Amino acid sequence: MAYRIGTRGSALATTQTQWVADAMSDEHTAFEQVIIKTKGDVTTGSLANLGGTGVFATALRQAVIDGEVDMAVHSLKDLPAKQPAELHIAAIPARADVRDALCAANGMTLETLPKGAKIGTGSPRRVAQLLAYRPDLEMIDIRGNVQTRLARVAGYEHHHDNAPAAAGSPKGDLDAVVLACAGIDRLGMDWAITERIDPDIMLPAPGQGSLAIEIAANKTLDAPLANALAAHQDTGARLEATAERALLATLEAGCASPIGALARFVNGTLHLDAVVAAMDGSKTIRRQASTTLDESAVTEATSDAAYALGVEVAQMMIDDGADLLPPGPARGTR
Ligand SMILES: NCc1[nH]cc(CCC(=O)O)c1CC(=O)O
Repeated sequence: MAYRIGTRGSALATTQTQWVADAMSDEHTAFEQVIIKTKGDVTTGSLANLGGTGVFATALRQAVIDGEVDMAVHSLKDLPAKQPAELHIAAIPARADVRDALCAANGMTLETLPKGAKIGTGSPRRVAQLLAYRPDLEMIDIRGNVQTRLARVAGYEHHHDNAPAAAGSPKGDLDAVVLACAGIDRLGMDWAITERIDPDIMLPAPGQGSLAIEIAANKTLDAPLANALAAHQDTGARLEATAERALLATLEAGCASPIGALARFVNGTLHLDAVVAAMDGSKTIRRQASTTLDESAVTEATSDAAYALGVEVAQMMIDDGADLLPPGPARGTR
């Protein structure tokens, strides 16, 4: 029996999906990846013009709904907070490093970057939190896959042994770029990271570092598939994702500013830390709360408690004026 796993075609997406396919395959059951071309992959314009959130996932999700593939692997943070009725997140495997990565020239860190250093990122969340910490930095809006972005860092070409940067995009013109640690680590390019940014300075995007295995909601799972999915469900990652996405869903309803959120499930306690920030870094609203769960499993009770924690922290932030902060650009790159 062979199951088909849909994936985007980027190096990161195929690396992630192959990891899932290899992990789920055994001597009786094979999982193979099928690359689905998405609008986000074929368009070079600014993501904001494509309708923002979810653009990377749309074609892939359609392939799942149409039964062209049995499931899809996504980066969880690329999925909109509101889950479509046709699709179900069947499993969230163990989470990678949740932090953002500073990838700077000459081994520089947030402490040692010179005044006015040029930092590339396309993420309003990263811009806002970096400016809150270092208002002197010059933020440059950049696009493209992980390799293309890393190629913007001065001196990068001396290390570069992976896929070449996209033709025509500038190279070596920035002091640093900020990316997710998870993606760089999965690509085996961790040498490019000069600082794993402490979440006290920068909270990641909701879901960052987690993969989501999505299936059609009406699909009847046969036993080998149900077993493989259950075996790759990580309790902590699932509860953390539930809290972070509940916060995102609650805030998105009324607040257009960049959002960071990080939940951690440790010894039966789920802790959620979140921020909403003005794009220029002039104001941040940051709140946290915890809840003790009765058991360390993904059950209706623990899922509901995780969701309630996300709503609670979001409500605290709205009470503090999160909805009054000036809006950032349309959210698309988190
Ligand atoms: N928006 C693109 C995207 N989606 C997931 C990741 C990284 C992997 C992850 O966070 O799981 C990235 C690149 C980045 O932000 O550096």
